[in-house]
Amino acid sequence: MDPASVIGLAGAVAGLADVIARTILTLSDLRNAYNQSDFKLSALICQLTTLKASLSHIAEMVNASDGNAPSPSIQFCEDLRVSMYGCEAMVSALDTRVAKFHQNEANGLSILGKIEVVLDDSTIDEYLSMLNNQTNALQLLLTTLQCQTSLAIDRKLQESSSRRIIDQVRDDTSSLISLYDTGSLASKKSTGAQDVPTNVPVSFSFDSEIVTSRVYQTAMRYQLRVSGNDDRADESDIASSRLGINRRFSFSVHSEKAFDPEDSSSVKSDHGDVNTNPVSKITFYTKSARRETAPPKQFLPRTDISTISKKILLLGSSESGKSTLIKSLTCAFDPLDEQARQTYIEEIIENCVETMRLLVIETDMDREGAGSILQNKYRLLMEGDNDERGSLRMHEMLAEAISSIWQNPEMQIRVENRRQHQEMYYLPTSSEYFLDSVSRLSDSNYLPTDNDILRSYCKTSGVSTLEFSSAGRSYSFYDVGGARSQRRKWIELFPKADIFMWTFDISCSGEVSQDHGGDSMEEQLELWEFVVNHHRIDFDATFVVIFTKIDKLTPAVISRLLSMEFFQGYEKGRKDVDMVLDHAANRLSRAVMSSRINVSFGRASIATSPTNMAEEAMRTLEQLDSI
Ligand SMILES: Nc1nc2c(ncn2[C@@H]2O[C@H](COP(=O)(O)OP(=O)(O)OP(=O)(O)O)[C@@H](O)[C@H]2O)c(=O)[nH]1
Ligand SMILES: [Mg+2]
Repeated sequence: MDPASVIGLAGAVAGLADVIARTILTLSDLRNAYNQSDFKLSALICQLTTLKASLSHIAEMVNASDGNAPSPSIQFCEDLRVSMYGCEAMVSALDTRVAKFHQNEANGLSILGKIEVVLDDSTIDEYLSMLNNQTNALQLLLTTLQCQTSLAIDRKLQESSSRRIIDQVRDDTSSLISLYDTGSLASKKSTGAQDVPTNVPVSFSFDSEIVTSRVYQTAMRYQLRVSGNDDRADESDIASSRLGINRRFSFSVHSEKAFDPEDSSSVKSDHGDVNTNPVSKITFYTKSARRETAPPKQFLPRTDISTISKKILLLGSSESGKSTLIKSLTCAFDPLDEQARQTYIEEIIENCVETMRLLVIETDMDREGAGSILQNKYRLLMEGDNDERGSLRMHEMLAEAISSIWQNPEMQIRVENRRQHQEMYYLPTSSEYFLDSVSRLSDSNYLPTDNDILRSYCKTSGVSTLEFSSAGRSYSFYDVGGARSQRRKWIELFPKADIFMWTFDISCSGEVSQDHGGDSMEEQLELWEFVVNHHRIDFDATFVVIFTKIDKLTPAVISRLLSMEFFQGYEKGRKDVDMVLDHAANRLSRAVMSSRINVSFGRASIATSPTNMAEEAMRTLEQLDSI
């Protein structure tokens, strides 16, 4: 293991063990003073003791590992990081709560009263469940440390049951931070006083509403196998990635920003630099992660925009095309220069390599093809250094390995099977596009094309903004993340938007949701119903739905779509794309209960041209009466 991680781990475990010991002591005192044996309090103490033992065990094993022990993989380190951060967050939160017992000593509450105030039954239940999940994660990591090789460690961690355990911890941490003990954790975890601005809506009253919604309750968690880990992200980015925001295909993260269009500082991009092309009269607030290399440009004074700007909030499920629309608008109004294109290289290469990795894991090609000439290539791909995979240029040997695996006839058969039958595993939308382009991507002079940029996927966290003027009107597009953890912010933003633009992926029926493991289309429909009928949208609202990924509406995909309940009553023989979209539009409109909500529809495909999505979105917008 990387020495820095070991030192950090040892320190973290020691600190945590102290806090846990203190918490156990206070709880034990309370239990004794309570004079009755309170079962839940005892259970809490017991769980904390187990967690403390697991932590010590992990620290011992890592510290004691001699030179012959397998070096834990990137995956192990990442999972350990997630787990440790989760432990720290949870223990800090619990400690803060328990400390209130002492604070309340003067207010005359009985012991029982204090327990009820500080740790009511349901809170104890939540902590018990989180402690249990944390202990499971640490036990899993301990088990993997018994493995003989780092490949075996990786395999164990990549099993879906392992992913479920780590993801659960990540989720708990994310919920804990945003829902429960935000104040205490923000101050404890903050990497600097400035990284949590006071106007950032870290915790919202609606969170529990979302979390308990049908979408989440019915959805099954999908087991992601690899987590993103961008050490180059700035401190606030690291804070967000620690919350579980930075996952597979989340190669860059944005710090959280309040959605407050009245406040110019809050709508600027994370680093605050903006570029403007005076010729096209378009003002862009560029994305944070790529901005280091882009020169700062001049921009229109904020007042020019704010007085007349229409605020458009982009909504839709993850990977439905929200950020792609932003990129398409960029292509249409302010084409990227060479320097800006270069900033996408790393993300694109990472998309390609991680896709191949995912495919090998999901198809079990490496396990079943033991002894084949591809074994070395699998090893190179799966065990390769993370720096190598994410580096600015794709290593020649890695490119060759990816090409060979991709072109292997058995792999092609399995991919074709998935295409035809939608085997239940997640693959990013542009997998095939990038895998078909490996030789081009690995060229030493590679410069991403518009298509490459539009095809790459980087999960959005936080809010990024694009402002521009077109045909005498000004627009501010707000791009928020559609992943489960990101949706918590939406409702808070509802009242601020003039128009809701919903990117609706029409091609995703039968696809596995990256977030939940359920059917992406089902999830998307439930999300639509939930949002358009949300009580916070109690004003005259305009929704513009853009059906995305029209190019993926192959006959097989249409058949799958027509077999859904959503298409009940629709004549199955009518496979014409226009008719299918009309029906879908009709059904989506009918799901809206309120007569105060107006819905318009458009459609787009990046396969038509990089600017098609922008043109279609703008055309649909300009047709609205309210514009
Ligand atoms: N084939 C095809 N792919 C598309 C089309 N539109 C978007 N995509 C792809 O779908 C993926 C969508 O990615 P994003 O636009 O980043 O998704 P998002 O909605 O912003 O997702 P989150 O940030 O997670 O909420 C990308 O890989 C795009 O290239 C389309 O019309 N056709
Ligand atoms: Mg996005």
